[in-house]
Amino acid sequence: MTYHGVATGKRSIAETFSRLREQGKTAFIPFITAGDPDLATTSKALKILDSCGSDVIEVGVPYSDPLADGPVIQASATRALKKGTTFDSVIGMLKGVIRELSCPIVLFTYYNPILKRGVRNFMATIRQAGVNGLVVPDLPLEETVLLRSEAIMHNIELVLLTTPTTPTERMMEIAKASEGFLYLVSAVGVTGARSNVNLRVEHLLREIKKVTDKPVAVGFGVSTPEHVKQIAGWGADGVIIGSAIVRQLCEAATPEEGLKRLEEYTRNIKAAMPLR
Ligand SMILES: O=P(O)(O)OC[C@@H](O)[C@@H](O)c1c[nH]c2ccccc12
Repeated sequence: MTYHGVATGKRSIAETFSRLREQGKTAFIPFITAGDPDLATTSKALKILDSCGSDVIEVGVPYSDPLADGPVIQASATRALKKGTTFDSVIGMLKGVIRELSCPIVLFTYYNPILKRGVRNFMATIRQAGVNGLVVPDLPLEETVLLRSEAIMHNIELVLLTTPTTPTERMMEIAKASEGFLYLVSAVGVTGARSNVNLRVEHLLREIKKVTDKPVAVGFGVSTPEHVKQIAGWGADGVIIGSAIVRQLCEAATPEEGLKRLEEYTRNIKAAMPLR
């Protein structure tokens, strides 16, 4: 596959999910903040996550005002910014490492940095770096029109979010417009590990599956092998883990120790992923 001279040779997010569905597997989708503890470690972490069997990886661009984020990811973004991480340096790091990864990358950013660069320029930049998908958590559906058309033009899969308080009609529109997969936010509030998975997720998944064939991945508050088994058992196509992953990688005494903990944690979670 080529796009504007960039050889991607990689499966899209949608293709990744169809292949997993054929194999009866649930996708494992870790999230890490770029630049925490530093960009060189992020690059190594991406390789580890890829080789431990991640199916898609979310990379967060650190932002000073991360409204939807809980304490772990907020602190992570603050550390990354203190290290001088910028959008351009994240793109530079990704350009160097993406070609070595087999799984697609979803870039995670708030809307302001996109507006600042201009939507078209932003899309072209991330596509040139080899990014496959994009999540913009502070973008309401009504305002996705321009972003969606530019994303489609640039071959970027724009993943949209639905929450337990999203009315059904609106959820249906979001499902229709979402590319790659639909992100089901499991609980109201901010990101961060919780002790139990919201039991409403089982019902929500059923409701969503009635109206769309698109893959659905569940995130927010997932941290243990038990959570993963439970969510996969309810028929989710993917499970997203952010805060718990960030803690392994970034709260260790040294980057090396963090990478080791990340690998162990990821292997543990992967071992718990059942075949459906
Ligand atoms: O951290 P958690 O609870 O595991 O949730 C996933 C999450 O971190 C990741 O997808 C994410 C990071 N920042 C976000 C902002 C909004 C929605 C989702 C996110």
